[in-house]
Amino acid sequence: MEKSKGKASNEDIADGEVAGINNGGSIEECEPQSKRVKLEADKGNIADLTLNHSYTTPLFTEQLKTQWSSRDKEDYYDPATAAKVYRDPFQVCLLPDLLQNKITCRELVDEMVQKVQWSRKQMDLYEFYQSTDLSNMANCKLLTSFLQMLRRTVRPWLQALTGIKLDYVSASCSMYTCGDYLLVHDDLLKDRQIAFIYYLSPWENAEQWCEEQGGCLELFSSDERCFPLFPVKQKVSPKNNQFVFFKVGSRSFHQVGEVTTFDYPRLTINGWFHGASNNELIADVMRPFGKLEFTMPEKNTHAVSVDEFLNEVYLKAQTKKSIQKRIEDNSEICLYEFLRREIFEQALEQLLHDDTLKWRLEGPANAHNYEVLDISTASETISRLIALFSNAEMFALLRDYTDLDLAGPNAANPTYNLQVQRWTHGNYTVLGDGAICEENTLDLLYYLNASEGAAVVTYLSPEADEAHQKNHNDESDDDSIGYEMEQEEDDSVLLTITPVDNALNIVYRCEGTTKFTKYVSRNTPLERGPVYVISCSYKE
Ligand SMILES: O=C(O)CCC(=O)C(=O)O
Ligand SMILES: [Fe+2]
Repeated sequence: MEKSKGKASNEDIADGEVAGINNGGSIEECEPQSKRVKLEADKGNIADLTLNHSYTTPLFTEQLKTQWSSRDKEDYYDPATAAKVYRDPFQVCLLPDLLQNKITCRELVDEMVQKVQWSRKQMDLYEFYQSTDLSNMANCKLLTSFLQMLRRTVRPWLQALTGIKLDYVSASCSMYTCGDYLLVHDDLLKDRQIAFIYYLSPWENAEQWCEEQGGCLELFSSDERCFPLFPVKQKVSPKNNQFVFFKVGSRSFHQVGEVTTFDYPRLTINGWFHGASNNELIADVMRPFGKLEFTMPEKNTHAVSVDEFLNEVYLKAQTKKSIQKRIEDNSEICLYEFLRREIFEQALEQLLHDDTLKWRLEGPANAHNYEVLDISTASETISRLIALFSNAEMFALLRDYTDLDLAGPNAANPTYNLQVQRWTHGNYTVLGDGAICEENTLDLLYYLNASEGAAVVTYLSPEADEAHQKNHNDESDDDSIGYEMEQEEDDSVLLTITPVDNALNIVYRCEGTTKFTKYVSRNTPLERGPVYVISCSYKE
């Protein structure tokens, strides 16, 4: 595959920390906490960013502080304010009615709609709209003042509450429309100490979202190696004027569930309170994702032959030559109607209706979420198809297609990996160690019951992953990330596979290339059932 320039990040979703450092210095520390931020809004009204008085009383602060540091396993609920602290799977604090004056929520949303410049964020991990950092929004007076309020009032308050030193704030606006999501992640990057989300939904009868509308903040527990576990443990629905925060750590796994309503966008002002570096924590929880296991080809004992299964056109010497030329030039090819029609139809029938096939969910949730066939339960056409793709004869055919040493006297130790995958709504894989190929690899992707938008595989250049790693580990601040990512995302995409029934996609990928299968949104039509993929990789 051609290398293209570019990089991408699936981690640093929004960091305007440079601006935050510059503006969040000592002057603000000296300002009285009780200062009320008021300003002239465009309409000539006075916008009021005063915090709910109940939250700033010494009594409440003391109570919440006790609860925050308590080892109590029970959730905490304060009837006076309706504030909550969830303990499980990790501690999260919910403060409803953050601003004293709810009119301000409408004004904030007006400004978001009228003045904020949104950019579409699309990668393995997410799809939503994001603004630049609030510190960079000179024309958005109210949002700028909101940031000031976070810096001057909330930061010292949170610092006192949690006992964590908080130096500065970074924040941006996010908008999730129907079908948008942010998959499992921990926020653990650089010096993020406390993550916060302020929810805005000031519309009549929509102030509190119900679960059917999607868009919940969803929390995961984790195993002893700090891998997140299915299923979701706790959900927080969007609620107008609610402020939510949690301590960022090696177990703070969360996601934004897909928004399923077309009625309203999910709007938030969200970001982090920054302090000490997380480097030690990050080093402690290096979590390499499992790698695929490769095995030797099966000997020709299963009485499956390519002659019997394949569309005969793909066995002709002339076709093989053209395929080889195309792969040499483009590193990929799609062979339509690859198997004989009746074989394809029998296989599909069995995949859809054979209850003896056993499927298991592939985790961990921060790496992938899709089902894999337990190959020992395969029978009839499916087991013969598996045999076909694992067979020495297939290795020889692929040698003819690619000129790779997968068979013949020069083939030292050819190996393969095979998975039969089942894809439905909510399934995905994300970039990570397991997805990077360490050696040149030949990938085959064969689709059954294909449907537009489901099980779409994207291949990315090695630079994409380097950038990903960099953003994970590098201490240096890079405030350009928020603005340039769009371009970088596009540049790093080498190839996107469009699923087509009975089509075999062959992709030769170089060392370092990485890939992911895009999240299948609920908007993807799957009336005919899930999409099946026979996914194989071969190495010389
Ligand atoms: O919007 C939310 O509820 C969470 C957002 C989030 O996790 C993030 O932006 O990192
Ligand atoms: Fe997050």
